[in-house]
Amino acid sequence: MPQQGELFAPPPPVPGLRLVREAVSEAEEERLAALIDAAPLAPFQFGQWEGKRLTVNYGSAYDYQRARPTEAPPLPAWLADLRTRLAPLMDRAPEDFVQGLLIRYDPGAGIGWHRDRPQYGEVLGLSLSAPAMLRLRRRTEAGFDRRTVELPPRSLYLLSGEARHDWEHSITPMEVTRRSITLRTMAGPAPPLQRRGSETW
Ligand SMILES: O=C(O)CCC(=O)C(=O)O
Ligand SMILES: [Fe+2]
Repeated sequence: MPQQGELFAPPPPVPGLRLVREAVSEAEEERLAALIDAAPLAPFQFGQWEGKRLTVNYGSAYDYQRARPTEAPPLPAWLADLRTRLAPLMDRAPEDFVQGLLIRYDPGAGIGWHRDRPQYGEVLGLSLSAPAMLRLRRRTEAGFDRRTVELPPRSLYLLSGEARHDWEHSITPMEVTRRSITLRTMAGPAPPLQRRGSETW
């Protein structure tokens, strides 16, 4: 059974960040790991720079040369099916999550500080195979506000509101292989500024 909120017994470390533990069973985790490994993974490419993590995009991919999202193969049936089970755990509508990203982080791979591209909206992440440290930071006048959240294997996280828009995130380089499945909505029109971060958790 998914368990919600335990780690973040209120308030969450960053408004808009939610975590559901045991979002999938161990058997499902094994099945998803095999599906990720069987997907056409390729080293993440940023211009000339090649990242250590292996990725594949569905539904939409980001074209860094043109600085805009571009088409990608449709979500495979297993991923569309997973989306219908995961999105409701965060009270979200599955069909809004039109982008799928599979990642395998082999030892030494992580992801550096970034905010997801503004063309994308909310971010759902399923963390598999090994515990990971999700770090968050936000620039303040005095320096950086920082938080670190442990993502247990099989946990699902949501980046929305302030956590999505005002904070950067990164994953510490892994010592053992971790896999993740990220689902994203496309951004709607920019919300009025005063509504930012006013979501309820
Ligand atoms: O692996 C993860 O859970 C995070 C991936 C991520 O932040 C991204 O691809 O934008
Ligand atoms: Fe990200």
